[in-house]
Amino acid sequence: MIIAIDGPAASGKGTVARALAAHFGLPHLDTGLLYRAVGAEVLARGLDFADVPALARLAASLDVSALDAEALRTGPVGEAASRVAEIPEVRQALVDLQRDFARQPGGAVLDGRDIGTVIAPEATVKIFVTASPEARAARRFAELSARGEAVTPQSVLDDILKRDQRDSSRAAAPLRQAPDAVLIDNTHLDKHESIARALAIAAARTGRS
Ligand SMILES: Nc1ncnc2c1ncn2[C@@H]1O[C@H](COP(=O)(O)OP(=O)(O)O)[C@@H](O)[C@H]1O
Ligand SMILES: Nc1ccn([C@@H]2O[C@H](COP(=O)(O)OP(=O)(O)O)[C@@H](O)[C@H]2O)c(=O)n1
Repeated sequence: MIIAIDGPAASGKGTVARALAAHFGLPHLDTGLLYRAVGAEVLARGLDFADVPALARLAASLDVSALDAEALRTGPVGEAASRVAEIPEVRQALVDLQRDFARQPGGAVLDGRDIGTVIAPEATVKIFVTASPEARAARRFAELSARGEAVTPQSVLDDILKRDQRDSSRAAAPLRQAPDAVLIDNTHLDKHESIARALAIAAARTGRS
């Protein structure tokens, strides 16, 4: 059973994906971390975002077992991730490992932008998680400021709007709700309500509760 969770920045995809994975006893892959890892390396090595062959090589040589989620969840790395994610050669280098993860025996939960549309269009359960930009920015502001990042509510909102715009308008695997995905708008839902909604959708699609 493949469960695909997509949605814009800081919508609560990871929260829903982790809860579904724990509930059904499935492995979970946060695919945003793959793009974040490539983006972080571009920043660390001072590479040019226009150097497509170098960025594609980085993506192809990514060591997925060594991803440091904590270090990758910063504002600048999110921005760099969305810039490398526009490059078709970078996306292509990351496709096989995501598909292999999705198709492992027993199934898996993946969250990202293109899971239900490109990586696993055959997924049994597809959920598109969203919330208003203001709600998402408030949650991300709380997260980043608690980690000591020098951000303001306005700077986080500006960054999220810019990243959403780039992710939705790119030619390669843009952020889009799959036609057969169920929408959860959690602007006015707390985490528990959002997870309960996702569990109900998964139960209806799979017959498993
Ligand atoms: N429904 C919700 N209501 C309030 N806060 C939420 C909700 N869902 C997630 N959060 C919080 O918002 C932040 C972003 O959630 P996360 O699941 O990491 O989003 P994403 O994976 O889409 O970036 C986290 O701090 C998380 O605890
Ligand atoms: N499947 C995916 C996952 C992430 N991404 C890119 O990676 C960036 C970071 O993704 P993320 O899921 O970690 O970002 P947040 O929603 O957690 O802020 C996004 O802005 C996208 O540009 C993508 O293109 N495709």
